[in-house]
Amino acid sequence: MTTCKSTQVTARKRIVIKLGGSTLEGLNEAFFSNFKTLQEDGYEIIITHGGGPAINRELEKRDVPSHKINGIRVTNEEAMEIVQSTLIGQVNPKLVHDLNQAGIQAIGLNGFDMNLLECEFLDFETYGYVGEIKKIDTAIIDILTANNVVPVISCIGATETGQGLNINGDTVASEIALAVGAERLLLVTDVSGIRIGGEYQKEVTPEQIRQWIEEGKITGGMIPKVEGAIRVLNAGIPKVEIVDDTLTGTTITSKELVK
Ligand SMILES: Nc1ncnc2c1ncn2[C@@H]1O[C@H](COP(=O)(O)OP(=O)(O)O)[C@@H](O)[C@H]1O
Ligand SMILES: CC(=O)N[C@@H](CCC(=O)OP(=O)(O)O)C(=O)O
Repeated sequence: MTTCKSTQVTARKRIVIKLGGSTLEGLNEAFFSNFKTLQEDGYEIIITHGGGPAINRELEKRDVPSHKINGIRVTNEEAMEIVQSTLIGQVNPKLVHDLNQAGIQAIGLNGFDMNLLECEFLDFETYGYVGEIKKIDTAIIDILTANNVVPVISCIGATETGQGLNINGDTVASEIALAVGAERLLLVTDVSGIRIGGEYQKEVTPEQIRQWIEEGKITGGMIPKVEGAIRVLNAGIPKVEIVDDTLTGTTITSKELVK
């Protein structure tokens, strides 16, 4: 993937926070107050989000079957229209509204806006209308964060010809974190981090993660999170956190480098 950065040079600390679809329906006071503390600590915040449960509901309503392979939704043409309209038309404005109501200036974006997420098909035969990010143009993010506005990015990418493609929310979060040179990546989800043998783990390494995937102890929606985390760590971002909406959970640190 190549990254287009605007000429603006910023010395400010950046944090990317990804909100999983399962958390979006009940963000609590603690979340908003943690959010404001991060802003007061000098972080420029960039939000990305998923919307899996809302998408599932819409697909069910219209009797469109869908399934996932390792956390990635196989998306046919009909499902694609539903995914795009649900994320851009429902989930994104609801989240932007909630943030604005909490006194946080926020604006909604998707991959079409100023060529934010340029994609190609990941593997049409296997996944259908799922995108692989080829280029991120951070210009709109720079403009907004320079003006203390929080970009809220939904995980819809666009091909050069203007076809919308579905991208997993965790993948968008990690690629955006890399493109904006984030200091921290927080993946907020419905569990308090990685749970192994019934216990939430406080700190883990990429090597442990690889082993747990092989052993079938990390599955489903946790897989794109940890895979994105490893990519981000390998690129030099020191830690990735998988947390619940009180920001409690697992820290993944790069104590050793994984290829
Ligand atoms: N080892 C694990 N520890 C914690 N959660 C796991 C693990 N393996 C699989 N999961 C699943 O991953 C889910 C989180 O992923 P997902 O449902 O995609 O959330 P989100 O919508 O926040 O992206 C958890 O609810 C849990 O069911
Ligand atoms: C390709 C792919 O898997 N897209 C995801 C996009 C939404 C998402 O990632 O939502 P969560 O963050 O709530 O899981 C999907 O269709 O469910």
